[in-house]
Amino acid sequence: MLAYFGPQGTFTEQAARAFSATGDLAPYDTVPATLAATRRGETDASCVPVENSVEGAVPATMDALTEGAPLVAVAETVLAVRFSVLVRPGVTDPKTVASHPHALAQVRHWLAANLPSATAVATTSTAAAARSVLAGEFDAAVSAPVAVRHYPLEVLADDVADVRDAKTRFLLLRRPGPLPEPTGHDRTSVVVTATDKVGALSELLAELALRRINLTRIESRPTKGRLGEYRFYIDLDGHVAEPRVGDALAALRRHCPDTRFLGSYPKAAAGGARVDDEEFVAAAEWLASVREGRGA
Ligand SMILES: O=C(O)C(=O)Cc1ccccc1
Repeated sequence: MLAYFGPQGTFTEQAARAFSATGDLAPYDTVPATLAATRRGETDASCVPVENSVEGAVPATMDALTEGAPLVAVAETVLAVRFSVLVRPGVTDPKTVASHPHALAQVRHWLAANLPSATAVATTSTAAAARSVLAGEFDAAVSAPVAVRHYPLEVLADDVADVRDAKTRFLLLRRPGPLPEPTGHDRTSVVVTATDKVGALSELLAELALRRINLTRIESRPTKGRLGEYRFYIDLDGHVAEPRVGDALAALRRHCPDTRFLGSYPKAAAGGARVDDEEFVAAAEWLASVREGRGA
């Protein structure tokens, strides 16, 4: 059973279908509730959104990944997101438009130009907005086009995004267990807390640069402890099973004892320069032979 950030008709449900061979899916209303179901063993895995090409990180996911028992990503998928405005049959001049904050942010200009007198209201998800419209709480929802299959609403407008070709990346997370095999086109995700001292972040990043590891993303979130104390969410090219990446993660862990490993998994789209790992593998073998007394 795969938990997803629902209810039915969310973008995340579409992403979850890409991960599930059986279609055995269970919706949960929030990202923390989705992950909690997998943590307590009610579901085998969770599908949640992690970032969008226009709006950036999904803070609820970042926080939920570090608060609570560890989960690790075993796969990712990227979906193109298109938005429709849905209304109850007959409604032509909505006064309230509801959606997930990420969706509202991506249709802001369209709303200002086309529904200038409508007030935007945030809901937990795009499909929750559709459900509230059906219940008469709001007049319109900005939802995934598939939402009309689940909720008897009408399409007032299609393809309303301000930026064409927006993409959202989703992760499939499980309780810690055997890691996916390296494919040569993998991504590793890790969370570190930099101490409050000169050069702390640059020391961490230097560990990656020294090993010619490509950083694909870095985001910060407050630890919610002291003001000015942050967690850094780092994505990098490579798999922890590769000596180069393993070495770098061990170095990050030396700098930061509460480093959390968030997984090594195949990248949705093969991209970025492929780094030649040969020297690192050869060096690791050399070290092993020295340690085992086989000389060098
Ligand atoms: O609310 C949804 O449908 C989600 O899956 C979250 C989301 C919202 C906006 C863009 C991409 C994903």
